[in-house]
Amino acid sequence: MTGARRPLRLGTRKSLMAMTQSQGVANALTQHTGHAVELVGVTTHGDVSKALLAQIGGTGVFVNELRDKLLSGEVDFAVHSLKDLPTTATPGIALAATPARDDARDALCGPVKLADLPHGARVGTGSPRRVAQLRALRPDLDVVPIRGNAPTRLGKVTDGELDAVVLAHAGLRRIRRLDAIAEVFDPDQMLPAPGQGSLALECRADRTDLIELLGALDDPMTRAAVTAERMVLTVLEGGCSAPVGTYAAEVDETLHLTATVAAYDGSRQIRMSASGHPDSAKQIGRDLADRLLGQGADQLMGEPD
Ligand SMILES: NCc1[nH]cc(CCC(=O)O)c1CC(=O)O
Repeated sequence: MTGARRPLRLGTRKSLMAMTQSQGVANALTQHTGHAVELVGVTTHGDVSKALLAQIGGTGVFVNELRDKLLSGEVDFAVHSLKDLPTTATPGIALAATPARDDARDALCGPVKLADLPHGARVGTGSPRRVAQLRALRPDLDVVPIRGNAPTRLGKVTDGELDAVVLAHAGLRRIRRLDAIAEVFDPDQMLPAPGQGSLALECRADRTDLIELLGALDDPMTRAAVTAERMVLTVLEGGCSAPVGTYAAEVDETLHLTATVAAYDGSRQIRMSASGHPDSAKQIGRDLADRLLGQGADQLMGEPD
């Protein structure tokens, strides 16, 4: 095509968090490639359903509509939170880039740190992974399932319905609510969701031009880390609602991966680590998942009552 180029259409969810992260990607892409980018807001099933996420199955509820719009050509590429992507590949869709990761950790939001919450305090989270790890840390807490976007969840603390909520640090930063954090959980206490804190840029697999263009934003260290993390989830056959926590990071060209599978009631937790060359990210993840299964991880993966 010659003459003025059409702006690239970036499909995004419409929440403040999604719009902020998508605008950040749009700005970075324009800066790196000179292409203008225009945001196209899309409502997904995950945004409209009132059911608890764990009940509607979790996997894919935030991404399927965006992928449909990629396949139909209504948008050129889409930005997702990587942790919301199902582990199974979708035919015709390519993961074109994983930009440099934000803080991957979870954060306790409320007036006091975890150790200072009173016995029986009400802590909200909709994620079985967070429920299981919170119960393992503080079995006396009353962990309450909640959903809604991050501002809604934070509102339940402000209005006194809950004593605290657990949210991703990266999301809180994007909505400019780091002020709500009482404590950031070290991965030793609570392992994040596979891919937490990183973004996924997807486009149609046949758009090789775009795959190359978007590749300008890819961060190989992030890609290796999230590849290993997601492989653990793939082998354990869990979606974003599985009680599986992982964290991988590269130090001196070695990729270190830690993963946990925790019983929903907090009664049992298996936690193991592995490391290797970043080029072997998939294999590191696969081997670690196999070792977790060898320790009985599948017995801890059952649906909560
Ligand atoms: N499941 C919703 C979701 N998807 C991505 C984020 C935050 C950003 C991230 O984890 O990358 C959140 C909210 C949360 O878990 O607190």
